[in-house]
Amino acid sequence: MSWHDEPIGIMRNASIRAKLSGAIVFVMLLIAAVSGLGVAQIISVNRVTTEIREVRLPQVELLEKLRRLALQHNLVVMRRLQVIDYRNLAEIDASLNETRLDLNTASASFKATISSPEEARLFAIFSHAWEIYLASLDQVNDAIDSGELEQATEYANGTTRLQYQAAVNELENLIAYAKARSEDAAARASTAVSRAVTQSLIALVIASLAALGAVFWVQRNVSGPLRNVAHAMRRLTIGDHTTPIPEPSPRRDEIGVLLFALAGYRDALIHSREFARNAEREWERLRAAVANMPVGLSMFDASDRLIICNRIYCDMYGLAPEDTLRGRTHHEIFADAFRHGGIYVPVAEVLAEARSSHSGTTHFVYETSDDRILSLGIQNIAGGGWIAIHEDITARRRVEEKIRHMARHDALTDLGNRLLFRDSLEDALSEISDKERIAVLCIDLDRFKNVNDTLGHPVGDALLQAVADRLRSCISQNDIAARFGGDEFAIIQLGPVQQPEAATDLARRIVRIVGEPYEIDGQQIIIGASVGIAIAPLDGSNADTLLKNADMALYTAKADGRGVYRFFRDEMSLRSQTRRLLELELRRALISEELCLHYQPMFSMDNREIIGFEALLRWNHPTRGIVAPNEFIWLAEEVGLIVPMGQWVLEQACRDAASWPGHISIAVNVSPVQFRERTFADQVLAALAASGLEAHRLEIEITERVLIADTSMTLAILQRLHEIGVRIAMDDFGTGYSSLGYLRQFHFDRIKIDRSFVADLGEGDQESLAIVRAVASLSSNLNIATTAEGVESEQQFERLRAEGCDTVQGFLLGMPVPAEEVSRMFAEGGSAISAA
Ligand SMILES: Nc1nc2c(ncn2[C@@H]2O[C@@H]3COP(=O)(O)O[C@H]4[C@@H](O)[C@H](n5cnc6c(=O)[nH]c(N)nc65)O[C@@H]4COP(=O)(O)O[C@H]3[C@H]2O)c(=O)[nH]1
Repeated sequence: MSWHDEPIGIMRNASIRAKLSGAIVFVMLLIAAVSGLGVAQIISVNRVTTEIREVRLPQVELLEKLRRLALQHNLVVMRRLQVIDYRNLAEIDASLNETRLDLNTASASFKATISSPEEARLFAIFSHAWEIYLASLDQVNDAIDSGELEQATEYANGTTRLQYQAAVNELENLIAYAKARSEDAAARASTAVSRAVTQSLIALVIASLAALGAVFWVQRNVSGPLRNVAHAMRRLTIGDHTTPIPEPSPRRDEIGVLLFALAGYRDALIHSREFARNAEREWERLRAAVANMPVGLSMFDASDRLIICNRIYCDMYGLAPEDTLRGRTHHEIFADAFRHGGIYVPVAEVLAEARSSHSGTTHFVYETSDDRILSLGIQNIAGGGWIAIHEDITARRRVEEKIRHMARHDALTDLGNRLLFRDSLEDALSEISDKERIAVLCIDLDRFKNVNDTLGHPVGDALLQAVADRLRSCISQNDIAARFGGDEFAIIQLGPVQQPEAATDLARRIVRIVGEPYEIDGQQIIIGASVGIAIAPLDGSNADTLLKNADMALYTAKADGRGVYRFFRDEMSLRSQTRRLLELELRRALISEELCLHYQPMFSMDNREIIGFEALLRWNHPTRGIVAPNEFIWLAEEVGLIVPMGQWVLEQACRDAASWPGHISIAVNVSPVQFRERTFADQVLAALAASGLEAHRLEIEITERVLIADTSMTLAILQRLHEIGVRIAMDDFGTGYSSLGYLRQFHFDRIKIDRSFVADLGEGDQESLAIVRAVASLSSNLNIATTAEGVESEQQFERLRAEGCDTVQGFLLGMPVPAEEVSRMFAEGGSAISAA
């Protein structure tokens, strides 16, 4: 604000009270001024009229009197001149003296009223002229007294008259002056009156204007804004918060404060409306959330009266809509429901506990009379009230129980699993006395793998369940049976029993009962059981050692011909160590190139010419010499080494075959474990590409085990290989349960009749002959080549030829030989080498 704005600013900032007070004071001052002016005018007029009344008029009157007396005096003087009778003279003189005295008195009176020098001067002139006249009159009197009447008359008519006239003239001057002064006073009085009237009118007009201004100002600055405020207030209160409110910022007075407050009120109103709307929205959301909650929910206020609840809550306790009206207490709700046959809900108890608990939360699980498990959680709300979450956890509890059970039980057989077994064993071990003994029996099924592989998993599963039932029937109530997975079972035989006799009995029972035939899916299945036994505390004082030792005993039992039981002996751990050593050696063999391939030729039945070779893996052991694949392939499969090993075989065989004549094929054995690799087909492609071997010269030999593992993926891989041009042969045909079935699933290029049938041919076994004949005929019909394996004699050869086999393989025509030998043969004999 600049210096000249300051008063305006102060005015603007002044309160209405101050402004109104100012206006009233101003009007009062105006009225006082008008009144003062009037009084002053009245005083002025009064002064002038007083002057006229008390000074001017008396003066004029006195002067008139003086003139009259002077005239009278002159007349008396004149009459004295004419008096003849001396007797009348005294009377005239007396009159003359009286007139003279009156004159003196009037003069003195007039003199007393003189108020200006001019008056004094004129009066002095008159007095002087009158003195002169009186002096000349004395001459007249002297002449009269001396009887010189003529002289006296002359004097009187001459000088004295002149003197008299001069004095009277002066008096007239004085009278004229006095009158002029009177008129002047009268004029002044008149002026004062008219000025007073004018000023009064002006003051009146100003006062009226001021009053009007004040009224206008009040109207504009107070009443108007107040009316606007009242209007805005009315609009706001009926909900129209868009009503405009004058900007309060320029005003600092009460109206400004009021407008400011009103704007604040409107903002607060908008805010509170918004708040109310939000609250309503929140409430709707809360209702929706509560309604859609997967659990029962009820919310009560500080007086335990219901605010909100959902349908699950009502359904859970069978509450009718009228039971859950807003405002009902939980006591009313549940007491009514309970009376009408509902269940008892311990809300009061849980609530009391929640209120006394430090956290304000309580959770309670209870079982209802209708066999449900309900969970009731109560949470106090800050500021009063509480929320109750009601959940029917029956299903969850059952699932939890099931999960707990499943965590410690085998899903297929419902026997305990390894975890339960181990814990139970630890518990039992921790409790046995010095004299007590505990037997741990590890059981493995003989030939189960074969059943599973050939008859399929469903049959295998059914068989395992049947075995589990039989095991249950073998043990006593105290004993614990478990399945560790696959066909591995175990039993804890607890006291009080005599060991090792009780374990021996149990093992014998198991071998006998498990070995009895099974009837599953219309098929009779015969398996056996091998049992390994360890006795605590002699063979171990903890679960792990006991299990390990029982397992070693089992391994021995299986190695000893299956269907037997063996107790653990110390030397068994040595055998187990040997297995571990073999694994280590095999790993090393792969890295240090101890593996090599021998190739066994396959011959055409017609002309005994080599049509191809089968690659057979050999381990050139540093100390043991050449080791046959049957001694290590199973371990390589168990520990997964077969994958890199098989890949090496594939690559090496392709490499070697690529150097052979173009019509010579190469057959490579592939383990089911290799088919678990989705990339197997890519590995084959890579081997072909790396070696340059044409795809049709490669033949992949698989057994039924490959197809059993995962038929869909396996078939896809086989299909892809087929598409590439690779030939697929089914090895060991006839040894499994479903060899024929697989012929339907995939079109094999070759069937290799297992050498067990060929061997029996020589013995004249009619069954084997029939099988060979059937396979040969089937292959011929399906346009599949047949190779008979393990042909050792001419007799077998001839019989196979008679049955229509295409190709043969066996020691009769060619042993497996190293690659160099094959190369040498080709180098010597060209592409058509005859064996033998
Ligand atoms: N008694 C007798 N035996 C004969 C005769 N002719 C051939 N054999 C033998 O029969 C086996 C034929 O191979 P297979 O049936 O595929 O049986 C193979 C095959 O299943 C597996 N195998 C060999 N090499 C590999 C390989 O590289 N990978 C995989 N996964 N398995 C292989 O090991 C098995 C045994 O192989 P080998 O010990 O080399 O034994 C070979 C061979 O030496 C005969 O006239 N009389």
